[in-house]
Amino acid sequence: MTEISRDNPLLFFGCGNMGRAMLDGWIAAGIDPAAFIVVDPMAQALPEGVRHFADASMAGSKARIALVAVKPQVFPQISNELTDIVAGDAIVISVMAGVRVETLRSALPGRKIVRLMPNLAASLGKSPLGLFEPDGDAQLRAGIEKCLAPLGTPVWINEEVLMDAVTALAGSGPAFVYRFIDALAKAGESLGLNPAVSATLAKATVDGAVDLAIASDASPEELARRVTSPGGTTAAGLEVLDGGLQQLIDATLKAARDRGVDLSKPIEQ
Ligand SMILES: NC(=O)C1=CN([C@@H]2O[C@H](COP(=O)(O)OP(=O)(O)OC[C@H]3O[C@@H](n4cnc5c(N)ncnc54)[C@H](OP(=O)(O)O)[C@@H]3O)[C@@H](O)[C@H]2O)C=CC1
Ligand SMILES: O=C(O)[C@@H]1CCC=N1
Repeated sequence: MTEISRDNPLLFFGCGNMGRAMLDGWIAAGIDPAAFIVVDPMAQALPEGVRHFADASMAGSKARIALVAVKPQVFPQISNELTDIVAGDAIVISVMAGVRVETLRSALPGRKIVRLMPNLAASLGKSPLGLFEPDGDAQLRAGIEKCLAPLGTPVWINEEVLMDAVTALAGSGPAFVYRFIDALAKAGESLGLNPAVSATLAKATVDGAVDLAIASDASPEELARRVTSPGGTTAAGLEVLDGGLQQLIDATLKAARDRGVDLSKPIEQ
């Protein structure tokens, strides 16, 4: 059921920023565009061959595998539409932040529910893929991993409550990194660099540093040590950064995690 094809298409319910990143990742990996059906009133300029319906009632046959990628706040209003277009024994993958398996199960009785927390790098096949399914179903897990393989790296999470932490770190994380890149660029500007030059240097620095961190056996801490000459420029900078960065990131992830917890309680949104 997890082998998507023209005859067993994956239904996207919602295809905005996140859904589209996944669709692009799959298609870039060579999956037939006809293996996807998109239900979304807004989705535009979809890749040729993807079947698109503005409304669930137009989608026709019931999907055996579906990906729910609407906003969590919208889910209570769309769950009836969704129930109507997924088969009774379908696999339903939800990327919605906060929305619990229990909520999904009560809206979609009988379906196999998998929660996934990806990020926008799915379009490049470089997304972390935080996964949770409640039954420890080895066959389902293997099928899901195979299906998602073109999008990034799967990591199964054993306790659902930790999906909110995964969301904060891996789902929201790219936005935090982009802020860091911007902060580097703005700080370079404030030291007199031309804005375009500073932005280019900031992106290239982060790009190279990340590639090195991934390629190297050394930890990020050790790599930072190798950059730092005793009594040199990096040591002077780290003295400032280390005075507040960890606290700031702790508070950032906690705020994002707590919002995920809020989103799991629809009535209190
Ligand atoms: N953006 C990200 O980086 C990440 C997002 N997520 C999760 O992905 C989900 C989607 O987020 P994101 O892509 O950013 O949001 P978007 O608003 O970009 O996408 C949601 C899409 O769903 C559409 N939609 C709304 N109602 C319906 C309906 N009844 N039937 C079909 N489609 C509908 C929206 O259309 P319209 O605009 O008309 O409402 C929109 O195109 C969220 O639950 C979020 O938590 C998870 C990880 C990362
Ligand atoms: O901001 C959000 O709520 C979603 C979930 C993770 C990234 N974007």
